[in-house]
Amino acid sequence: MTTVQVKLAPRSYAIQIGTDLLDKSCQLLSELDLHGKILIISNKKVWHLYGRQLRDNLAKHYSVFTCLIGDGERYKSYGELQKILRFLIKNKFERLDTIAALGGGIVGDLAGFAAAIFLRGINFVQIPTTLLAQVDSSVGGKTAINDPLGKNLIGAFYQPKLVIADTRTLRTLSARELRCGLGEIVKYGLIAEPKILAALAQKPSINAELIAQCCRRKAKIVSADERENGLRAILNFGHTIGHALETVSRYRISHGEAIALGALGALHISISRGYLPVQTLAQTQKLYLKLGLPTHTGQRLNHDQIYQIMQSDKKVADSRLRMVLLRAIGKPVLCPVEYDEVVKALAII
Ligand SMILES: NC(=O)c1ccc[n+]([C@@H]2O[C@H](COP(=O)([O-])OP(=O)(O)OC[C@H]3O[C@@H](n4cnc5c(N)ncnc54)[C@H](O)[C@@H]3O)[C@@H](O)[C@H]2O)c1
Ligand SMILES: O=C(O)C(=O)C[C@@H](O)[C@H](O)[C@H](O)COP(=O)(O)O
Ligand SMILES: [Zn+2]
Repeated sequence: MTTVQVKLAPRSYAIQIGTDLLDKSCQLLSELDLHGKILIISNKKVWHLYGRQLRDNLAKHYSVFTCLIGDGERYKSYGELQKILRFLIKNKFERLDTIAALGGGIVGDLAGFAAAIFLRGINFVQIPTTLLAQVDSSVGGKTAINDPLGKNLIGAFYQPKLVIADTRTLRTLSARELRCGLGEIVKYGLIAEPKILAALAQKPSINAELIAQCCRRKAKIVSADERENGLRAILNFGHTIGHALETVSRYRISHGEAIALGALGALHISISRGYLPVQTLAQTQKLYLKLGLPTHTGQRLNHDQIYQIMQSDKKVADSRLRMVLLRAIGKPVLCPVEYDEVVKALAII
């Protein structure tokens, strides 16, 4: 088992990465001195695969409850949030009780936001079961639900007490879901870890060390800038366009795919400004083709509609749209961008 620490003083926590950790969950939680009730929040698919195993392990020491949410981005919603909060109230959960998110990033974001606001905050544990969740969404404390007007517009920064990333759960992931995780992993490569890009180009293999490498990078950034006052924005590379693509496609384009496409758009703007060599875009597109990531949305895009949606991005400041661009591979920078730059970037995806 590999341990990565997120250093946030009294709110510091560990990311435990390894195989067969679900059966060690009770032991790992006991080190946190959590007691009382635990609510496992998951969805039917994940519950069927891993829920009973986790519940039976936790039942050794805890009173375990379960609440299942719908499967898909449209369930990262006010309605599912209310369902969870009502469950907690009806079952008399208290401040020292715990929510455990068993699933991908959608379960983690929604459950984390419920933990952040119920009784003004109860204990929260992330148990990520997708590659994307293990390398990204379970770490850093960004919790959220979507509004019909845009992605992640409602939420809170709320850190988990522990992350348990059991790599065995990745074995049941579909090829598309594995590719979605690679979308965020390539992001880490472009903003900070060029060696990841070289490794994936040579031999695209997913293993605990690669997951740990991504978690170490995110932990370092979050420890330095938890509430995204500056540095942490680099983790949003590809997301200004990416989130708008998810919204305009009504989530037909998944998050990992949208981020990969958004990254191509950000590379195009970086190249057009003379920050990056022209060949960077073709090199990245070639890597995408090797990894099975999309290089195009596969649909006609309403550029003005996308630009309009981008105006609700959380990096907008003084009404100026801002994107993370690259001055070089591994050298991200947050910049205001202009309409014509965005439209030209959208034209290549
Ligand atoms: N909070 C953050 O920092 C952060 C970071 C990145 C992404 N996100 C959010 O995460 C979401 C995307 O997360 P995701 O890519 O994990 O998608 P997801 O949560 O929708 O999971 C993908 C699919 O895989 C299924 N699944 C989950 N685990 C499985 C397993 N072990 N075996 C088989 N199937 C499994 C799920 O039921 C779902 O159908 C988006 O909403 C995005 O905004 C948040
Ligand atoms: O943790 C961060 O910071 C990130 O930006 C990670 C992203 O991969 C993730 O999709 C995040 O939820 C997007 O942040 P948002 O502030 O644009 O909602
Ligand atoms: Zn993301």
